[in-house]
Amino acid sequence: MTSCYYVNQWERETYICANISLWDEKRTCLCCLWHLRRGGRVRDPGQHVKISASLFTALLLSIMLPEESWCLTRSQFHHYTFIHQNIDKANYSKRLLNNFSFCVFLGLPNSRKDVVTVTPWLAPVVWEGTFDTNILDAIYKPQNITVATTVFAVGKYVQFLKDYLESAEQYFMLGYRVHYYIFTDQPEAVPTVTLGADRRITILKIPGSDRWQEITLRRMEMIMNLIETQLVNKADYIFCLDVDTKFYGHWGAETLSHLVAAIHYLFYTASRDQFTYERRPESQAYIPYGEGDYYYGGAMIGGLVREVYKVTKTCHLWLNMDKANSIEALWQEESHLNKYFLYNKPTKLLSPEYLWCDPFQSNDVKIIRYSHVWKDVSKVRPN
Ligand SMILES: CC(=O)N[C@H]1[C@@H](OP(=O)(O)OP(=O)(O)OC[C@H]2O[C@@H](n3ccc(=O)[nH]c3=O)[C@H](O)[C@@H]2O)O[C@H](CO)[C@H](O)[C@@H]1O
Ligand SMILES: [Mn+2]
Repeated sequence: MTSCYYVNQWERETYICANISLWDEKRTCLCCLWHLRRGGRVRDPGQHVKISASLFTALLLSIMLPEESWCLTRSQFHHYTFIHQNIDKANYSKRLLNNFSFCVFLGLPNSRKDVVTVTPWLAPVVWEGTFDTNILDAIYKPQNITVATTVFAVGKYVQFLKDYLESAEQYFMLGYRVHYYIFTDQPEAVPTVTLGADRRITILKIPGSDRWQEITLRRMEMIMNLIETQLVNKADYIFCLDVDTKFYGHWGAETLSHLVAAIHYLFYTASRDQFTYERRPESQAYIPYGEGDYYYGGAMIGGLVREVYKVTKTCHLWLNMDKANSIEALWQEESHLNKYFLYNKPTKLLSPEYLWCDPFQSNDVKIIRYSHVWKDVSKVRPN
C-alpha cells in the first residue's frame, strides 16, 4: 500500500491521484507523470499538497479500492458520484456522504478491458458496464437538480425536432427535471410533443441564415447569452446538443460532471495526428501535430452551467478573433471546442455510445444511446 498522497491543483480541478505501484517507486503524482512522459513540464509543482494519512486511508478503506489507478475530484457543489460494482451500495454512499465532501469518480480499468475507461489525466470515460445507475440515481436524485438542454433548429433542420424531442422524452435524463431550450427561426414549426412530469420546453426565436456554417458557429454566442440571462441559478447542468440526432438508449446521471465532452465516433481509435484539428497557426483553434488528447464531437458539450458558460464565452471570443482575421476553422466551433478541451481538460468523457452516427457499426459500442441520423446535406443545408 502506498504512503504517498497528494492533492494536485491541476487545470482548474483538484485531483487526488494515486497509483499504488507508481507512487511507491517514484513519489510522483500521475497527472504530472503523464506530462513528464510527454516531454511537458509539471504544472504548478508547488501546489501539490499532502493530505493526511488518516484521510487517505479512510478513503481507501471506505471504498474498498482495488490496487489500480483512480482519481477523486473535489467538488464545491457537493455532488458525489461513485462508480463501482462490488460494494454495498447504500452503505457505501452513506459513509462517503457523511465523511467526505468529495466527488468520487472512479475510472474502472477492470470493468471493461476492451476499451479505454480512464484518460491520462484520470477522468473517467463512460462506457456501458462502467457505471451503476442505481448508485448514481441514489446520489443525484435527492439533490433535485435541473438539467437544461439547448438545441438549434434553423431552416430545414426543424424537421429533426420531432424525433429528437420524442426520443429524448424516452431516454434522456429520465426522473430528473429537464428544461429544453429550442432556438429556431420558425417557432410555429416546433412540434407538439407530450412531455413527462417535470419536463418543459422554452422556444427562443432567432434569425435564419443562408450559410449552415454561420448557424453552427453562432451557437456559442447564443448559448452564452442564454446562460447569462436565464440559466444562472436556474439550472445545474446543461447539455448542448445537435438536432439532427436521436436517442436510442439510456442517457442518465452517469453523464453528469463539471465539464463533459464526447469522443467523436470517427476518431476514438485514431492517433492524434489523424485528428482533424485546425492545423493553420493563423486560427485561434490551431493545434499543432503531435499535440492533442482526443477528437471531440461538436454535437455535445455538457457540464455544470458555469463551466459550459466558460466554454461558450471562450469559443465565442476565439471565433470573433478568427472572423476579424478572415479565417474560419476547418470544423467551425468544433475545432475551437477541441482547442478548449486540450487546455481545459474535461472531467468526464462520454464514449462514442453517446455520440454515434446511424450508419456506422463497431464491436466496442455495445449500445448506441445518442446518434446522428443520416441526412442528405444537399437537401437540408441552405448552402
Ligand atoms: C457529430 C458532430 O459532432 N457534428 C458536428 C459537425 O457536423 P454536422 O454535420 O453534424 O453539423 P450540422 O449540419 O448538424 O450542424 C450543426 C447543428 O447546427 C444546427 N443547424 C445547422 C444547419 C442548419 O441549416 N440549421 C441548423 O439548425 C443544427 O442544430 C445542427 O444539428 O460539425 C459541425 C460544425 O462544422 C458541428 O460541430 C456539429 O456538431
Ligand atoms: Mn449534426
